[in-house]
Amino acid sequence: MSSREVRLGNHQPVISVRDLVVGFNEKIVLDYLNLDIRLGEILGVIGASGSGKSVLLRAIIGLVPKQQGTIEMFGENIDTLSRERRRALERKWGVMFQHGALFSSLTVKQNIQFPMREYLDLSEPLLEELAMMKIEMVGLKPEAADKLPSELSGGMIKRAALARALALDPEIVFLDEPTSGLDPIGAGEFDQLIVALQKTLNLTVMMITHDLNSLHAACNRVAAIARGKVIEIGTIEEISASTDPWLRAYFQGERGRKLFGEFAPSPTANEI
Ligand SMILES: Nc1ncnc2c1ncn2[C@@H]1O[C@H](COP(=O)(O)OP(=O)(O)OP(=O)(O)O)[C@@H](O)[C@H]1O
Repeated sequence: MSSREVRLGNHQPVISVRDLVVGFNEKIVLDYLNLDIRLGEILGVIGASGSGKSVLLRAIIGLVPKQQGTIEMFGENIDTLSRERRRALERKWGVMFQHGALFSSLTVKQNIQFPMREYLDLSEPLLEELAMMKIEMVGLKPEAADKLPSELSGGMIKRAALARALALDPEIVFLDEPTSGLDPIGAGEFDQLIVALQKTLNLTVMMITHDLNSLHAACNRVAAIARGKVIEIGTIEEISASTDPWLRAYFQGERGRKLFGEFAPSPTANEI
């Protein structure tokens, strides 16, 4: 067991993924992958395009079938749960999919109320009050409530999608590239929002991102996926010191050097 794995043992994992294998037809995407997500952390997940980051997220929440492996959430193996326990567990997480994935024919308020109607038995006035609370929580104006997604800017769509992910007061939030498509200022504000909500609501967050700024601004730890596995996991300082060629290129590229210059390893004599 490596020193990092030993250290993980001191932190309570909310999600434990063990020997996860996921593939499509002949193609194996996740190949005996192991990952622990700790209580109260914001874990960034990075990896090349097509490395399986979204597949991992979807496998954890049961949207793609796994061929092998176990996934535990809150100490419970999700494969062995009764239907009732499974539904109770589903209420404990919220997902913000890539590009928001809002229902285009529903208003922002109706989008937020959608999971509430599915999982909770609430009166209309309470549904109204709760949806407006979520809208305020993510920094949208009350006027946004009755707008359709097509009437929103990119940044507002992200916030509305986050509000929907928070609809059931989840303990875990999965974010798939939350800042993609936002300008740097909008992305920075969204990172701050995620950090503020994580602290206020005691969330555990798994955030897939390509955004180096987000890793720096929001994530407590980062997991790097390659060749179907988590090849490195740790703080940004630890990850950016990795000798893995993809990670070196990632952190030592022009954008990486600007942000992580102080952590990036300098080339060794025989590499110069
Ligand atoms: N439903 C599916 N059927 C077949 N192949 C799939 C399916 N979902 C994902 N894949 C394949 O699995 C691989 C990993 O996809 P995934 O979307 O997880 O990558 P990613 O790391 O999230 O990439 P990106 O950063 O570009 O979003 C890709 O080769 C993709 O084509």
